[in-house]
Amino acid sequence: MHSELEMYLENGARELGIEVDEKNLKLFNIYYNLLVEENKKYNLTSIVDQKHAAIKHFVDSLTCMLVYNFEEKNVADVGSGAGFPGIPLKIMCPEMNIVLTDSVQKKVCFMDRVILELKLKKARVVQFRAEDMGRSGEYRESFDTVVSRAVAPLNVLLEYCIPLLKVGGSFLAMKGPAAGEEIKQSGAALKNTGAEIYELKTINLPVLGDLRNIIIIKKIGPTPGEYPRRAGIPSKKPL
Ligand SMILES: C[S@@+](CC[C@H](N)C(=O)[O-])C[C@H]1O[C@@H](n2cnc3c(N)ncnc32)[C@H](O)[C@@H]1O
Repeated sequence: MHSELEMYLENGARELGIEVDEKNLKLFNIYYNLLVEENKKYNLTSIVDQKHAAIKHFVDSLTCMLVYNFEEKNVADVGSGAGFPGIPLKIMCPEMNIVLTDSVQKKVCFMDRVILELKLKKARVVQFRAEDMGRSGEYRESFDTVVSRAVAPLNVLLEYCIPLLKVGGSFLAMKGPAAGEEIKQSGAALKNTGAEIYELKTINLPVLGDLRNIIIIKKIGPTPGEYPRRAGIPSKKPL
């Protein structure tokens, strides 16, 4: 017998053309139970009922698979929080290498636990302010792909994420209905970080119908050394 979570996840993903097999349904179940348990200690997410967690967290994360092939890629999830979209993508694309990152220690500890319990290989969690990560020798211009959901307005997010990408890499910014407006505000941030908009993909979430946008951005040249600016500056004074 499938739980409500499994039912919404399996059917919701299928509506998008993504098949979640039995083995992966089990992994999502373990992840969900860890999320609910952790949420009793502090507010990790406001979405914990099975239907909404399945659609708004798991299926929503998987929408990135509609626009990008993650297998074998080096991926970073910036501001991953409780692991979205990175952990669902990792469950479904086991051959990718992923670095999940957040600035908050208890979120980093939670993601570490999820990776351990789900026995996910080629996945690691690091605690960083995105601005500091983008300046570190180890991570700057080292990823094929960066993903990020619900972290900052696009003009700020570009300064967080583009420095992490190799030239030619792709940034997938998961946004709500205001994506078009955010793009209009981001001309300077795109130009200064060496990026351009490649495509805007609009998706309706299965079951709930909520509108989502994935902005696909390409890095077309190296990011000048002055970006990202010091931690806190990009959000205070967006480009
Ligand atoms: C609203 S939560 C979204 C979490 C997750 N991406 C999701 O969609 O459920 C925003 C997350 O971004 C992290 N964050 C915000 N600014 C950041 C920064 N400058 N560097 C790293 N993480 C940041 C926060 O700690 C928080 O976990």
